[in-house]
Amino acid sequence: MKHAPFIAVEGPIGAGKTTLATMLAGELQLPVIKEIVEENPFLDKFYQNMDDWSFQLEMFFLCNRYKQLEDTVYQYIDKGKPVISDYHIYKNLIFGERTLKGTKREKYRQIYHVLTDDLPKPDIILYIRADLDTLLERIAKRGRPFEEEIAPAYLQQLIEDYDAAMASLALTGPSTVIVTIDGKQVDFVENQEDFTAIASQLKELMK
Ligand SMILES: Nc1ncnc2c1ncn2[C@@H]1O[C@H](COP(=O)(O)OP(=O)(O)OP(=O)(O)O)[C@@H](O)[C@H]1O
Ligand SMILES: Nc1nc(=O)c2ncn([C@H]3C[C@H](O)[C@@H](CO)O3)c2[nH]1
Repeated sequence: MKHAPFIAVEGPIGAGKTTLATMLAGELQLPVIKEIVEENPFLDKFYQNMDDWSFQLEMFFLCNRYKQLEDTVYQYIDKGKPVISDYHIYKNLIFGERTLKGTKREKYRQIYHVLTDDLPKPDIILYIRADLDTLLERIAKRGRPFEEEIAPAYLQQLIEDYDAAMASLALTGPSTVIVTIDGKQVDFVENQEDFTAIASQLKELMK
């Protein structure tokens, strides 16, 4: 890779993005950018009534991620320093397309493109796939009270949305390397060899 890479870890809710990004940052001595979850004033309201709160929530996520990405560009990308993030800003579109309807969805789509089209996109995406039972188990284990409301059907749709989104990113950005981590075969938390294999693959890609 000619320049210092911008790496993103992606996958549906509870797939293990923050866990893997943090582990890799430690192993490869990289700065890590993490999503801010606890200060989000709309998440619990959204999980109780998605139709009423989706626009506020999606706009909140978009504005926060836009600011975080601007800071990341200034601090790392423009200075040629590698960095790993526990999300790709494209997830705003994945969620927005799922949770918004009608004119709000169209307006949100336009705002997303206006804000993000000229910003750098990750060079490497580590995409963690996991099935519904695994995600439900991990969300329960993490125990965030507001996530008790998450409907399995919503999670299942997101699993499929993520597969479609990664296929679309592979087509529209062929220079982006997408490494798919199959959560059924690979367990980077419980199995040290699995983690080492992912870290080695990433080191190779960064050369
Ligand atoms: N491979 C794994 N095996 C077992 N437990 C895991 C694994 N990966 C993550 N976990 C656990 O699952 C929970 C969710 O992980 P994490 O918070 O990293 O997910 P996430 O994808 O960042 O979630 P979110 O989408 O909400 O940001 C945590 O309790 C974490 O310790
Ligand atoms: N609707 C919606 N849009 C997003 O862009 C988005 N990003 C994350 N999340 C939810 C998943 C976890 O519960 C929690 C932490 O990731 O927040 C989102 N929900």
